[in-house]
Amino acid sequence: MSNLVAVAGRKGRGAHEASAATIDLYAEAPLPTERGLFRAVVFRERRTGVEHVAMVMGDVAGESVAVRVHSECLTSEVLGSLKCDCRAQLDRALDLIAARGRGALLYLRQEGRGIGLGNKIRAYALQAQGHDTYEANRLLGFPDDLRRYDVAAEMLRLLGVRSVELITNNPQKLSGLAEAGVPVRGRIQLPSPANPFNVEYLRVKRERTGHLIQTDDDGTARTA
Ligand SMILES: Nc1nc2c(ncn2[C@@H]2O[C@H](COP(=O)(O)OP(=O)(O)OP(=O)(O)O)[C@@H](O)[C@H]2O)c(=O)[nH]1
Ligand SMILES: [Zn+2]
Repeated sequence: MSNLVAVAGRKGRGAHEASAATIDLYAEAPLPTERGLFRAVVFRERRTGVEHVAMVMGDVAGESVAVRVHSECLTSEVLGSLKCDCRAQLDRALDLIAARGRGALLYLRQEGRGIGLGNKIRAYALQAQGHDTYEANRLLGFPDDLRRYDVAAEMLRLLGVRSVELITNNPQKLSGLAEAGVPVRGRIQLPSPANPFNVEYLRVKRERTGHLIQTDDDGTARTA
């Protein structure tokens, strides 16, 4: 039995010891990547069958682990869309974990902040008519953000992670994860590269939801 599965066997800590499991550790394997050797660990939601994957490097069963909780964005990460900053954030987070030699990226299948791919494209259609990213969600009958962080918290517990340094600019992720029972020891800033197609999206994130995106003097997101 591998270390990870052994760790999974001792899940359940503190306030969450009694909470019923909603995901299972389904499969894991070494995954050589352009950044070095990771382990891909797949978790499956019991109720829906949705699969999430953790990309793990080094020994993460411990404290102050660099963790990225990343939401799927097919349009940016696979298709090269310039309307958001997701692929750059995914790349930079994996770079950072590889540079440290220890950490985990949780790739959560909650496309479009939880509304799904088709609805995100419907939202993009409304954005093409002049609505911002959050107005478009509301016109479709969705809240700004449908994401929950309890699955991420459960994945971290199953991996043996006891506390995290969270790689994010999103204050709601910091509080969401803490509320789900994960001790957050710190935050690691991510660059949000601006381009002509996402500059408005980045501005709205900063102003509406308080994203901690670093800006240049003229107010645009830093391209570092
Ligand atoms: N509904 C909707 N979802 C979007 C839109 N643009 C990007 N997304 C989704 O938003 C998610 C990324 O969320 P963001 O709010 O950009 O960033 P974040 O991950 O919460 O914050 P960071 O941790 O700082 O990156 C992905 O699931 C994208 O598919 C949009 O215009 N509408
Ligand atoms: Zn995106």
